Amino acid sequence: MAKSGTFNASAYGGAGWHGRPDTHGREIGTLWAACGIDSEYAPLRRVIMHRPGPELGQADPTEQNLLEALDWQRAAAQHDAIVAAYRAEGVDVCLVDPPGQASVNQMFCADLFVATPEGAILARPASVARAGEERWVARRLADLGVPILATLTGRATFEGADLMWLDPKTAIIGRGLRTNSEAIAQITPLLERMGVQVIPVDMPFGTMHLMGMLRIADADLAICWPRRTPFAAVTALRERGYQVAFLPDEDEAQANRGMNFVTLGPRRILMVGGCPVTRAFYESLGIACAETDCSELSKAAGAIGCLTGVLERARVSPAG
Ligand SMILES: NC(=O)NCCC[C@H](N)C(=O)O
Repeated sequence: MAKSGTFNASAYGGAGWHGRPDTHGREIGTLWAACGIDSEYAPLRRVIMHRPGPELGQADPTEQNLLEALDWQRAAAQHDAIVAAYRAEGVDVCLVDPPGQASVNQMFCADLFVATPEGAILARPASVARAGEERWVARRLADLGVPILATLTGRATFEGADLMWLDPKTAIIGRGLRTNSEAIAQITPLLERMGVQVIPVDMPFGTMHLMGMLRIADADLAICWPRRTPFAAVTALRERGYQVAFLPDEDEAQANRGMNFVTLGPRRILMVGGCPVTRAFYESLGIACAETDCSELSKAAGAIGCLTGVLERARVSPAG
């Protein structure tokens, strides 16, 4: 028989009611899937990628923001090799598979979200060509059980490759062609609520992402591009104890995207082939380099770093 009164029923706070005890941060890995990053160098655990297909073959390079036309089968084979390299390292690769034919640049998953210690912030890509790619990443994140902390609104544009973690309490975000002030205004309070300070830096006209001018290989080692990396970024790195190493050969890095690497763990990277000077430079800094050919994929104006949406790394700081 149903009780006549509700007072003291558990649904109204009576006996049997148990309030949720944990913070959101501590529910990551229990209620939510294990995910998130608080550094750019701790051991890589999980990534999101999209295997390119025939969508690349029919693309108009100018309309789709590519450097030149691609041979999609060659590009797909190079992508398979990157995925295999991650899997051989024990990294879990989760593939995004949009319904129907994918958008041409869907494969550049690093641009479509950014991982925080408490879940993902969805990108709002800046170009017409890429608008909406974030929907398929959102769907995959939801399937995986990764919390989506924000979808940017209004006129905000943001691409994940513009945000990086200098340490667990500091994120740096590049303002330029892809990420605007409105996006920074929306992201900043979100990160501040996690106790993270946001350092906005302005990027030069004619550049694409912060990723193209700053890569972090270890807790105390950053690779930067001479005269391209913002002054405020180099200062912030040095203030936090980083050695800032500037690329020795800009032509090689420009032609073959030698800086577009992914850090697998402290001083261990996966980089593109065809950059012997850059690789020797990295090795002189104590970085162990694995290589994979990205020559076809690079024609789309990105390489390994851009293709890899980093979803989880080992944590430097305990969950809050
Ligand atoms: N993070 C990256 O550097 N992404 C490369 C994106 C290339 C793509 N064709 C674009 O213009 O958005």
